[in-house]
Amino acid sequence: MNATEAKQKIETLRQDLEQYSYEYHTLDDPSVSDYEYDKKMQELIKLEEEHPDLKTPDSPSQRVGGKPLDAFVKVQHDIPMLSLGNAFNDEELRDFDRRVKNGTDAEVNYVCELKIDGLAVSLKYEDGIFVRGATRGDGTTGEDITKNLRTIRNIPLRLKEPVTVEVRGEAYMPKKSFMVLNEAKESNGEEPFANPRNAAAGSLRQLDPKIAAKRNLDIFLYGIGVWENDPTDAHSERLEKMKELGLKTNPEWKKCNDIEEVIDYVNSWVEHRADLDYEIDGIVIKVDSLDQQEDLGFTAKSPRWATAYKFPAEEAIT
Ligand SMILES: NC(=O)c1cc2c(N)ncc(C(N)=O)c2s1
Repeated sequence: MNATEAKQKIETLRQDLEQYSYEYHTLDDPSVSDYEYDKKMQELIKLEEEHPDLKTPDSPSQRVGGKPLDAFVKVQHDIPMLSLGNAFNDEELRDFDRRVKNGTDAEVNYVCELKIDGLAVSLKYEDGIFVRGATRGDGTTGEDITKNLRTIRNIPLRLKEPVTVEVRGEAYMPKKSFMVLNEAKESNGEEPFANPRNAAAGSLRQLDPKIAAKRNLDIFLYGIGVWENDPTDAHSERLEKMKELGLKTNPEWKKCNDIEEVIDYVNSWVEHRADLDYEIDGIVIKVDSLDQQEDLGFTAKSPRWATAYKFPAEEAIT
């Protein structure tokens, strides 16, 4: 096989493997067996070894890479990753609604989303290629944990379109993985993690990506930082576009026409949160229109167009 044929074969194998991985991890609906997947991965790895100039960072073969880091590099977020104001009961949600309506004269629609109890991260894509992942840090300065985030199978190394965008989300550890990890830690006489959030944060702060790769972390993407030629006018459209790009968004989000509908959604999840296979610590409520978000702006540390309804702490997973 000459270099041109190898290049074409490598590209075909990569597209197949990316699609299989997306089906398996993000859609939970694999179209091929693990054997078929592994066979194609071995073929890709062999071809890349025979043609090292064709091995690029966005290849599915490059997920768990490199030797341990000595330390994490600090990174500046182009747009700060802010914290959210809180609401603890229905009346405080109505207060939030009143403040929003005072700040805009148009009809207000909200989007409600589950507040994932994990570690907030930023993923940067340039022309569709995953180039950098970082922790939220203090909101302005985070840590570059790209190598660890690359091991999360639900983070595509290449989007379905060559867009330049910075997306934000929550990396988390599913409840089942948390229990298995803690059982292993306890049987090794090690200190177990207190909760899945600490386990996710501890795993992503490992300097050796091979350790992070074994922790079965997952992610939901839910926001946008910088987006060149942003084609959307509403947060709900952004969630749909992110999904089209191959990014994993949480399926439980709901567009609500008024605050009473928001309150019904919140109360339904107070009841059903234990049924989820990941932990949530509340509900995030956002004004849907991006123009209205802009009208409302920010306080020193939080958006005026969003709030987080906080649940009481969940009883520890035993
Ligand atoms: N601090 C923040 O801005 C957010 C934090 C979180 C979180 N932990 N989970 C989900 C969302 C969401 N769907 O918007 C947000 S937004």
